[in-house]
Amino acid sequence: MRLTVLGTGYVGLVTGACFAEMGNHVTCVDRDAAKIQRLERGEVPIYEPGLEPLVAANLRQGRLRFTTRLAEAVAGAEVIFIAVGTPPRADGSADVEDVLAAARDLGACLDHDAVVVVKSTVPVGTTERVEALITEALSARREILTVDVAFNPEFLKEGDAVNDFMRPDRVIVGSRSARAIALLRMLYAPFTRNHERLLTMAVRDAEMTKYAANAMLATRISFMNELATICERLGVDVEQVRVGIGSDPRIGYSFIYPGCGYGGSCFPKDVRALIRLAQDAGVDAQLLRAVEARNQVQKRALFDKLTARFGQRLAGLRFGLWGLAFKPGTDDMREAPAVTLIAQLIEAGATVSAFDPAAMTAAQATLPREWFEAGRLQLSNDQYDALEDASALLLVTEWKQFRNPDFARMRSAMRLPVIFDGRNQYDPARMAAEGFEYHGIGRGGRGSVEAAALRLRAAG
Ligand SMILES: NC(=O)c1ccc[n+]([C@@H]2O[C@H](COP(=O)([O-])OP(=O)(O)OC[C@H]3O[C@@H](n4cnc5c(N)ncnc54)[C@H](O)[C@@H]3O)[C@@H](O)[C@H]2O)c1
Ligand SMILES: O=c1ccn([C@@H]2O[C@H](COP(=O)(O)OP(=O)(O)O[C@H]3O[C@H](CO)[C@@H](O)[C@H](O)[C@H]3O)[C@@H](O)[C@H]2O)c(=O)[nH]1
Repeated sequence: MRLTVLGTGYVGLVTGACFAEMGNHVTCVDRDAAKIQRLERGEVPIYEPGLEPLVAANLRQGRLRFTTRLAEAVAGAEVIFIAVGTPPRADGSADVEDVLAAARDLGACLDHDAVVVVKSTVPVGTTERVEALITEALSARREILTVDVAFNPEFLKEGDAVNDFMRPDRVIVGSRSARAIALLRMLYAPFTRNHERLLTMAVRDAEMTKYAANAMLATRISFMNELATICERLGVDVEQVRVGIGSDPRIGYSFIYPGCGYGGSCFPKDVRALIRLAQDAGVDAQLLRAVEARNQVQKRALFDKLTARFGQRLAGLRFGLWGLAFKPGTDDMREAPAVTLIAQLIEAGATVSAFDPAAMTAAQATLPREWFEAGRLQLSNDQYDALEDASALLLVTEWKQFRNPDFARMRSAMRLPVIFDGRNQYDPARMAAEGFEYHGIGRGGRGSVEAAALRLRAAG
């Protein structure tokens, strides 16, 4: 099939490369000329495991092309995906201007029948606006074409995007056009071969499904983070509770890891957009507001623990920080808990030495220049160098290489052997045995530490 994808961000590029891999001819179009130039050379501007080889191979084999010219990109395309950004506005609502502009541009240049598919995450009602704008633009040009519209949300996770796209749990298509549904069913068939995982529904239902999925996952995380705080006060280890409840198949183990808050370009933005959407419909989304508020508190949890430990005497102290990206497997720092923590530490007069396996360039480019110029934030090329003279290690993102580090090397580099573990990566008893003072999230009470020490001894 001939396809066009508008937008070459995480979603557009993964969509384009994965469809090309299945034998389709895909043209990706973006208004960012510098990005397109790099992509034409086979360079992927984002850190996403497995994406660069996929793009390079499909470019080489002539199934994937990049351009900045929309008219050229849509020529002959049967299905056109809109995968442009929908960033948050100051009031929390999703800014759909790029989606609407894409619809207008399509209406201005389409000269053949096509199916237009909105893949960006958009508030309920947006796809109807897209359809109206295309129809308006076509009729202004007196073009009589059949352009069917669908909404097809994307559920990929950054860091695992190619795998998520190639092996989707489900594909959702919202449309009232039988032709659009039939074409998308054909297009997605190679990805859903073993199980019929394509669900069709009304456009508005599909738009809400995307927000509902992210809001549900964010709710699970905020629930666990709140529980962690309660556990801490009651001398309970939330990690035992997590395993205990996760073993109930009705609950399951996914997305119940407590930590120092969720970040990224989706959960924070989409929860706020849903709150706003509800408000505009006259509903006070109390639960979602609490999910968001708990996350704000949680992003400050490590700093609160630091002040509880060091008092107000953080000025002049140096801290080693592991993990800048909002999660492992990406260099994306949007709404990353590490940024909130660094800002708080700098504000308190401390110095931070940070290391991340992938996000160093992104950190250099996106964090305030004055933090670097004033010597308050340094980026270390090595995870152990970041701990030189540190009064504590702050573990913010759980990259695999942090899971079982060389504790002796850490101890000898640090001024004080203290660990603040924002992702509960370490066993408190092992940390005690290694000579570290350990502060996790919700690892309350000596009881659980002693129990863990007993388990460790029993295990020899
Ligand atoms: N990032 C994710 O993991 C993820 C996952 C699922 C859904 N989503 C949703 O998908 C959408 C895209 O997200 P993203 O992270 O890929 O965005 P992004 O910001 O990384 O990329 C968007 C791209 O669209 C381009 N663009 C904007 N307007 C354009 C236009 N009119 N014509 C051509 N190009 C245009 C921009 O230059 C940019 O390169 C958002 O709605 C997001 O909420 C994102
Ligand atoms: O148990 C958990 C799981 C995740 N997180 C945090 O939650 C955030 C988001 O993580 P994740 O969902 O893995 O990454 P995203 O790439 O943001 O993916 C989410 O957002 C995308 C954009 O909408 C959706 O497509 C995906 O399905 C959805 O998982 C990160 O900060 C994680 O550290 C936790 O704190 N605890």
